[in-house]
Amino acid sequence: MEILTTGEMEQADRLSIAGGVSGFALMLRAGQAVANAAADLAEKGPILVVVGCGNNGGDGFVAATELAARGHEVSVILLGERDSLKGDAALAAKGWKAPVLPCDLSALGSPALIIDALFGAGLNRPVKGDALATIEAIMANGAPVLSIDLPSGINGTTGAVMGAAIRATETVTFFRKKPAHLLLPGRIHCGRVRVADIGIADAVLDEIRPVTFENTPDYWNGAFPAPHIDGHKYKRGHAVVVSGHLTSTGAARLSARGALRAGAGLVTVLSPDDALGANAAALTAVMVRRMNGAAGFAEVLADRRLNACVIGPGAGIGEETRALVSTALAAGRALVLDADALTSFADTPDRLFETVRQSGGSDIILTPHEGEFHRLFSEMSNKHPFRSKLERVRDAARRSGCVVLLKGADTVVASPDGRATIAANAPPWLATAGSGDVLSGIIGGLLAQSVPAFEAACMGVWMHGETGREAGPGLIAEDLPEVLPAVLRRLYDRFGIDY
Ligand SMILES: NC(=O)C1=CN([C@@H]2O[C@H](COP(=O)(O)OP(=O)(O)OC[C@H]3O[C@@H](n4cnc5c(N)ncnc54)[C@H](O)[C@@H]3O)[C@@H](O)[C@H]2O)[C@@H](O)CC1
Ligand SMILES: [K+]
Repeated sequence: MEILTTGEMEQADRLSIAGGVSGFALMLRAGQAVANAAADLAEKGPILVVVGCGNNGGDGFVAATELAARGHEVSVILLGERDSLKGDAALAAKGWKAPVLPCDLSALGSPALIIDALFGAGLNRPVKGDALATIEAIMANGAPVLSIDLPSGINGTTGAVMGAAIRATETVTFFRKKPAHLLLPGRIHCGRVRVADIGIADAVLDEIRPVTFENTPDYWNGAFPAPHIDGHKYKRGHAVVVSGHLTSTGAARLSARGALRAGAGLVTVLSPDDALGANAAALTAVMVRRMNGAAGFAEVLADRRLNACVIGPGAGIGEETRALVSTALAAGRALVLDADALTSFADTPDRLFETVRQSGGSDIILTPHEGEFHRLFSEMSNKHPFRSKLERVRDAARRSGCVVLLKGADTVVASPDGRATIAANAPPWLATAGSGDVLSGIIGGLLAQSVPAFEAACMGVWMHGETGREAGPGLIAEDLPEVLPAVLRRLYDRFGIDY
């Protein structure tokens, strides 16, 4: 599904209105959707609707009117002056025939549900004063909260908390999700997210041309590498994973196993001499081959069948790793650069980006966590608090000429062409030692099967998140490749792939 920034959502509203659906009709449907969600959350008991002066408040008035008509006990308090309501919001307020109570925070009572209609997409500055006190009072009340469009205080486009923000039980948004429903901390404040149809036609998207998507199978199913019934393993590619020296070989093996489980036809761990025995003793289906330094790597890559490389897990930081990266780039291979391969360029990120540019390669993926991202893209790191993760990663992709995947509970993948996805399926226990190594391997395995880099990165992130769910709490990285078949089985079923 597409994700719309608040600016794009405004455009969707405008295009709908231009197409003949009035703004008030949209507001009526929005308010009704909120009333439906409220009735699910509070079958009985008083409902308190806290409204602000914009159209978010207008949605709140419609919901209040609708809920009262259905027999619920509803009261409305307004933060601001009734006279300041304008346009559709003023019209919506007219429908509410009972009194509008002043915003007395000491008298919120014990409602069964609070509907938060203070601010939505129009929040444009940090909350202070009365607004801040109202958000704090709602939170202190302890009743479940249903937020309209966005939890008040959350910036819809960045997901940032603007001073203070509601923590909702559920959020009802309209037409499409906004970045804040998926990016942290916004996602945590939203609770469950419900997307309501308010009569905006999907056709408006042809004009808006969104470039941000939720990372789900529906987004990348067209690129999913289902094996052909008449295929054989050599048609499913050959991924190579570069091993570190004797004391750090496990990461490459984890990665290699991820690549094999993800469906690469063949996977080889390329091992320096000192680690050959350790790797050979620990590998079975994954092959092992001697490879020493950049010259040795170039010899290995003379075989064009070895079509995808993973460099970084346990590789070691320094010139040796930098030379291996340059070799893979010069050889024009689809490439995942992770962990030490990224940190090796911490002092000279431009050297990496320049080598990428010279290689002309388009299937190159960088998979940093926030620390590694900072080392390569210091001007785009999260030390700059006003930039969203989405925009930071998008800028990094443009800057590097690579697909950039910034890990986290809200992993963002961005392509140099501007497309980006946000994932929301990773469980917290996925953040464990070696988990990232498996991710790089899964992506390498998909690249080996000729999945384009952006889709491979998105697919890998989603599969990794699902394997985390499948394995459950207590998982260790070794579990991830082992439960991938169950995740793939479900994907096959979902896509109707049958043999
Ligand atoms: N036709 C449309 O545009 C539709 C809009 N809808 C609703 O309208 C909302 C957007 O409405 P608006 O653009 O009127 O914006 P909001 O209602 O989100 O808020 C705007 C108001 O809040 C004030 N404000 C912003 N930041 C503040 C702060 N930090 N402290 C105090 N006051 C602050 C603004 O000055 C303005 O008065 C959406 O979130 C959605 O709920 C829906 O009714 C669907 C249709
Ligand atoms: K709200």
